Amino acid sequence: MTSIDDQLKALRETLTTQVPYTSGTHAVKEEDLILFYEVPGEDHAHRVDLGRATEADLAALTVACQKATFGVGGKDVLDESYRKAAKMDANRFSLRFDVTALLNTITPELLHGQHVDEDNSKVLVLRAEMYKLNVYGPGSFFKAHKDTPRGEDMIGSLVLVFPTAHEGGALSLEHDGKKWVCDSAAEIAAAPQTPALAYVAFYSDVTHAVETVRTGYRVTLTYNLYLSDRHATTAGIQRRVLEPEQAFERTLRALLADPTFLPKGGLLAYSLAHQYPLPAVPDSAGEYSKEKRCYEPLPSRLPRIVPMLKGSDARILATSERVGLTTHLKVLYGTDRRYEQGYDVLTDDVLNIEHVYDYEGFGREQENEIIKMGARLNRDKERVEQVHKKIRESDDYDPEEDWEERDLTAQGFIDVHWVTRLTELNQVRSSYVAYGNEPSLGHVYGNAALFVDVPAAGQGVRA
Ligand SMILES: O=C(O)CCC(=O)C(=O)O
Ligand SMILES: [Fe+2]
Repeated sequence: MTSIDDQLKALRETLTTQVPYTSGTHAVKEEDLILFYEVPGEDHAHRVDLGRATEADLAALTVACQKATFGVGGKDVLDESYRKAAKMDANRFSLRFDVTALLNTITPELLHGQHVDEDNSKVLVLRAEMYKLNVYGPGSFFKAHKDTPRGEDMIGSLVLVFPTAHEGGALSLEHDGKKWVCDSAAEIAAAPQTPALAYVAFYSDVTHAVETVRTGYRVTLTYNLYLSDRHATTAGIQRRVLEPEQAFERTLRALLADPTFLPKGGLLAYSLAHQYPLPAVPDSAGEYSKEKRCYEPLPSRLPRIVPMLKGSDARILATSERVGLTTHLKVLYGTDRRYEQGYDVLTDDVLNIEHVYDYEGFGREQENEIIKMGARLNRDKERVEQVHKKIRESDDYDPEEDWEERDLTAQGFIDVHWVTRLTELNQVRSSYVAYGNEPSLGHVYGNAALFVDVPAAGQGVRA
């Protein structure tokens, strides 16, 4: 019997052991295993079903291949004492198998959770580029090597092993003085569903080798794995800008050209059309700074939502930026309308106002606190942006509610045109304790929305 201490130590050790690869089996459809390939000098494709291939089929495939080389000091070298195998370049064969589901499985393993941020939004993705088909007949092997990185962002390799009958040919991996062996033939034989492929994905710095195939043929497909960000666009893809988006851009440009539109500058505001995982209220108002005797705000978390914008929300952003305007995702807090001075405040994050004490009942105290917090959160700005809402263009415009008579811009307020009406889809709630006659719990609501800076007529892009 091992002691509890020993077992706790064992638990601890398993947590700190890093394994530089991930492997398993992948059930596939029968048609996923059908390989079409070129034979030099012929103008029609050959077909082999790798789920049922005979030795003769695989010998014929081998004949269509070339001898496999390997990279030494930037050159491809043929040396059958180091690598004895046949290969076919990816431009000479085709296969229905789709690697997407497998990539989704190996991504969290290889990226150790760095592929998503705290909001569970994707930030990094693995991209797989099909590289080569390899055929290892009897007596074939590939001695220990590391794969040559093809490009700066290449982080590893993925090897698929097809269910062709063979013995031997295990893939051994070595990293940091530790060794592992993946016997794909045995794994395929033990797979819970058939047909199935075996896969092994490993980092580029892992030394690996294919042991000698004793009988049969071991057929593999290799992929290079690249790290890319979710928004990386592929060279050569030209998205066609559809009519509604073109009309949006034309109208936006026409507005900017009109000197009577927001003459002193201001904001165009859009409610978000989709719901997003907005950050919850921060645990604290920030770090308390003894020197400054106030809370230093935590870094704003709203910018993390920006890459997640979709549909028309993403289009507003893209088009506004294409036109040369700056965009912001902000939380809008409306202060109490019962006050003459009622106005709205924009902040870069969800407010934490739990420490607000309100002795007068709901109203003034929160209003002041929102303005103070907003000012602290909007570090890039001297003052908090106080917004005078004009709802002229939204369909529920109510002239009674409009405070246009007062020239709030002159008081340092910013003019806003709401293009789409604010909804509660992206509303956040901050709670606070209100100490009146009886302590009670109050709430302040904010709404995330998109704001686009419009410079004054004749300035910036409007010059
Ligand atoms: O076919 C295999 O199992 C691995 C092949 C390999 O290591 C390579 O092509 O670099
Ligand atoms: Fe390799």
